[in-house]
Parts: sequence; structure tokens; C-alpha cells
Amino acid sequence: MRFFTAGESHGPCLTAIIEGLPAGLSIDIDKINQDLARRQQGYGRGGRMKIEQDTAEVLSGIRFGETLGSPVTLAIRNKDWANWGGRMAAFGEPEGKQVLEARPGHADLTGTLKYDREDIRDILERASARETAARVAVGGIAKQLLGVFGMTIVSHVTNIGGVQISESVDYASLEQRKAGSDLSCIQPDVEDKMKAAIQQAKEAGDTLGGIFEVAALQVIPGLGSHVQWDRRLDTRLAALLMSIPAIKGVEFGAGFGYAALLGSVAHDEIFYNEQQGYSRQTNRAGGIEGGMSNGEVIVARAVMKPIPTLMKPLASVDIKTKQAVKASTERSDVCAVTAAAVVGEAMLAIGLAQTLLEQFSRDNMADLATAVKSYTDRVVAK
Ligand SMILES: Cc1cc2nc3c(=O)[nH]c(=O)nc-3n(C[C@H](O)[C@H](O)[C@H](O)COP(=O)(O)O)c2cc1C
Ligand SMILES: C=C(O[C@@H]1CC(C(=O)O)=C[C@@H](OP(=O)(O)O)[C@H]1O)C(=O)O
Repeated sequence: MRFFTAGESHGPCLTAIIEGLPAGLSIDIDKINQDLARRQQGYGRGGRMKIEQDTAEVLSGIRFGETLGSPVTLAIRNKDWANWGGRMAAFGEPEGKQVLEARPGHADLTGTLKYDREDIRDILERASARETAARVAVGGIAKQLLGVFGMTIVSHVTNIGGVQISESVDYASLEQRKAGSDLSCIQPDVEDKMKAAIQQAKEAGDTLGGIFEVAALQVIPGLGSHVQWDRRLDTRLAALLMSIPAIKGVEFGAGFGYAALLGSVAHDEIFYNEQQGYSRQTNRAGGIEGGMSNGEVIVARAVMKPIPTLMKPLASVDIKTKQAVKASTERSDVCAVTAAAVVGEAMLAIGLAQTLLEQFSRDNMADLATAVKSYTDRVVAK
């Protein structure tokens, strides 16, 4: 399964093309739209989110609610396009003021130099994390594929601006409660703490980052492989999570905490009984050993840097005059970690779906289900 996205932040729409989905996968568009709505939420989001009401439109590859095996095209209209019209026109004379004051921390300066543009807008439109809406739509389809095999993706924010938001989640008990319960988002009772930190930054003309945790439950063991570097599941998932704009670090399980642990306490001991088969009582590995899912919950955390657009802007340079100026101050988010967590869910789902489809490559869901069942009957029953 491959996918591409296209679209500028203030252009007419975002598009995603997904290739390699098996035929016969039932798609619930409402579930995709629920994730799109979740990505727009979170305290600290800017004015743009009041304008948009993201929904996915299917342009190809799905008929009467089922995939056809042909490329699936999804489109998400930018409502804000109507307000930008001429300034984002594909043809005609340039309209509107050029953006010349590069923002430190954004793609502005390097992108403008590399692509030989005079207006930073030519770069920021595509660098904008608006693009992540398209990824969430793709992730919505990946989640539905994983769901057929009992796998669920959840996320929560653990840290905003250095303030620890939540303790670790008891995923084992969540897994037991899984049947019938909606685990699309774990929302610990931390809103006040989060809001206070974000409000304080906003009032100071500043921004915040943070950390989110994303997890995959009931994962089929043996996804990924130890035999080649680019087939390791952690290689792939780390790259997918790192591809989210502003994500600057990813860890699995005990992650950077491993540095302080002795081997005797770092690893998850293995047990066996006839009823359960193999089991572990801890999950410091975060569900991946030797580049393969080991059947435990996959737990990854990603750190997001503070949003680069500051209302109290940093020092910069006008790219035309080369004079010292303050960076540009566009309408912007103050903190978007909650949104990034939803994007993280999508990227985790995409990585697992891609690995599953590569491993059990089949053109239709019936054949795929048979192949997966024959494998899990052998591996899980042992
Ligand atoms: C959901 C989400 C929303 C974001 N919103 C903004 C924003 O409003 N303003 C901004 O300057 N950056 C925002 N960013 C971060 C920038 O897109 C990102 O820092 C920029 O593209 C440069 O990429 P880099 O940080 O990976 O180097 C957001 C990121 C995400 C994931
Ligand atoms: C539009 C979205 O995020 C945007 C990401 C973003 C950036 O620079 O990354 C800048 C802001 O856009 P605007 O300039 O239109 O206010 C955010 O709102 C979105 O997430 O849908």
C-alpha cells in the first residue's frame, strides 16, 4: 500500500491517492470523518480551525462502501480557499502581499532558497501541517483494514510544554475491555492543566510543544522482520512518526529511559502456560523485538517542538532586502500536540497496514483473511 498527498494549505483542496488496497474492504466514511474532526480539536488551535469542517470525499476506488482494489482517491476541501481565491490562483498575475520575513523553525528560508522562489508563501503553503488532514483520511482507511484483524489504534497527550499531563496507561486492562468499547482516543482528566499552560504561552505571544503517546492494541505478532534493516517494524514506524511536521524525536517502549536501566530490569521476561501460550508480564520493549511486533501493545511516543510562528516574533531577515526584521506573524496555532496525536494514530495505522499487506500480499479481503488466519492459527496457538 502506497500513498501520496497533494494540496496547498489555502488551495482548493487536499487530495490523497492510496494504491495497493485489497478489494472488498468495507469503508465507513463516518469513521474517517470522526478522525478528521478529532484532528481539528484541542485547546490552542488557531482561527483556521473555526473556518474548516474537514470531511473526506471519495473520488475513486470505492463503490457501495467497498474498495475495488483500484486506487482510492480522497479529497478534503479547504473552506478557507474561498477567502484566498486570487492570492492562490493557479494562473494569472500574482495578487496579494509577498511573505518575505522567514520564520525560524519553519521551512520558509531553506525552502525559498532551494526552490528558487521570491515569495515565502510558495513554500509555506505546502509545508503547512494542513497536509496532515489528508494523512488522517488515509489513516482512517488503514485503521479500518487493521480493524478487520482486531487491531485498534489509540493515542493520548502525555506532556505539554514540559508539564507532565498523564501517567502511563494500563494498556493490558484496556485490551481486556476492548470488546465493544470505543478506544479511539484516551482522554485523561487533565484539561485544566493543559489549558493553563497553553493560555499562559498564548498571552506571552509564545507557543508550546509537547509529547504524545500512540499505541496499537491486539497486534498480530511477527509484523516486520529482523532480516533486513528496512523491513524492521520500528524502522518504518519511527520514520512515519518522524514525518509529521514538528516531530523531533520518537521512542518505543522504555525508549530513552533504557539508558538508565540495567539489562536485568530492561527486558521483558517470557513465560508459558498451555492455556495462554507465551506471555510477558511487562512491556518495556513497547511491543517490538528484533524489528518484529511481538504480540504486546505497540507503544510509541513522539515529541513535538513548539509551533514556529510566534506572535512575539523572533529575529530574522527579509529575503529580498536582506535587512534584519522580525519574522512574519501569520494566524497560527499556539499548541497542536492534541492534533499531532491524531496524526500519529494515522501514521502508526498506515505503517502497520503497509507491513501487513506486504507480508500477506493479496488482492482481495477474503484471500487476505484466509492468509492471515492460517498464519495466526500457527503462531498464536503455539
Ligand atoms: C497539527 C499541526 C499543526 C501545526 N500548526 C502550525 C501552525 O499553526 N503554525 C506553525 O507555524 N506551525 C505549525 N505546525 C508546525 C509546522 O508545520 C512545522 O514546524 C513546519 O512545517 C516545519 O517543519 P519541522 O518543524 O518538522 O522542521 C503544526 C504542526 C502540526 C503537526
Ligand atoms: C490548517 C491547518 O493547520 C495549519 C498549520 C500551519 C502550519 O504552518 O503548519 C498554519 C496554520 O494555518 P493558517 O495559516 O491557515 O492559519 C494552521 O492552522 C490544519 O491543521 O488543518
